[in-house]
Amino acid sequence: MNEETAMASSGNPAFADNEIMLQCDGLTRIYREGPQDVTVLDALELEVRAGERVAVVGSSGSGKTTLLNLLGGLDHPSAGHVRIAGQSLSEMGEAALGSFRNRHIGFVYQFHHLLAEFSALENVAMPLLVRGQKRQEAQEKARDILSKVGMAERCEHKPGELSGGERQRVAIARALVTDPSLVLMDEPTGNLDQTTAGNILSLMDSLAARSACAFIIVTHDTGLAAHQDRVMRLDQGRLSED
Ligand SMILES: Nc1ncnc2c1ncn2[C@@H]1O[C@H](COP(=O)(O)OP(=O)(O)OP(=O)(O)O)[C@@H](O)[C@H]1O
Repeated sequence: MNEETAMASSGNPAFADNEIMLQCDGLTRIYREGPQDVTVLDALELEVRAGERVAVVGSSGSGKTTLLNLLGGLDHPSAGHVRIAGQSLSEMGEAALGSFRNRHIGFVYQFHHLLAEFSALENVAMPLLVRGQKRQEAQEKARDILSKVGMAERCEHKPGELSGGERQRVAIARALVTDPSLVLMDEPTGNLDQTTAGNILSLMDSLAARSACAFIIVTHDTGLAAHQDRVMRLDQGRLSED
């Protein structure tokens, strides 16, 4: 696909359940920076269907972050392909990739910081404004999703005025507000107490049920992993059913 087509396509196309939303073929990542090559992902294969939620577990250093970065188009594979909603990331230039990310992918990463000068509401509305939605519409949608993650009373607070768990909930709201095709999460319930984590799980349940969104969730939380449709273990550069 060329860049124009990628830019023109709208988010979360009408994917029927069971269609493949994410596909990795022979996905390989070799780090060549040090004195010797390190093969972190070795011809990894993965298929995730629309509406499916997959937990990825694995020991420290097994390559979970590397995998998430490749799936989100934040890093490029040494070999192989990532396809999301039928579109191959490796065929896109940087501009098309940026637009594709905004339309199709929601990120909940530890390093994906909220913007400090903006309120929770403005942070969540931002991805909608970037894609050209009107301010009032964007803010209404942001307010709605913030209330679903239990943050209705904190909309006007800036990130510095929120607890770690509250910031994490705002980050989750920001990832979900665009109705993405794929949500990538890195330890999404890491800072949250059990009740709040439970609310987030319910929110993910309802989103997955009413949309074709697929989730990849990297976690050490066995409860969170067990709640997903499948648990995959990353070991020796490959994924297998846990
Ligand atoms: N830029 C890099 N250059 C060289 N090696 C790297 C680079 N980034 C990661 N690695 C190596 O790749 C391997 C996988 O790292 P990665 O961060 O993906 O693991 P992880 O499973 O996310 O670990 P953790 O659970 O500890 O966060 C590690 O051995 C790491 O040292």
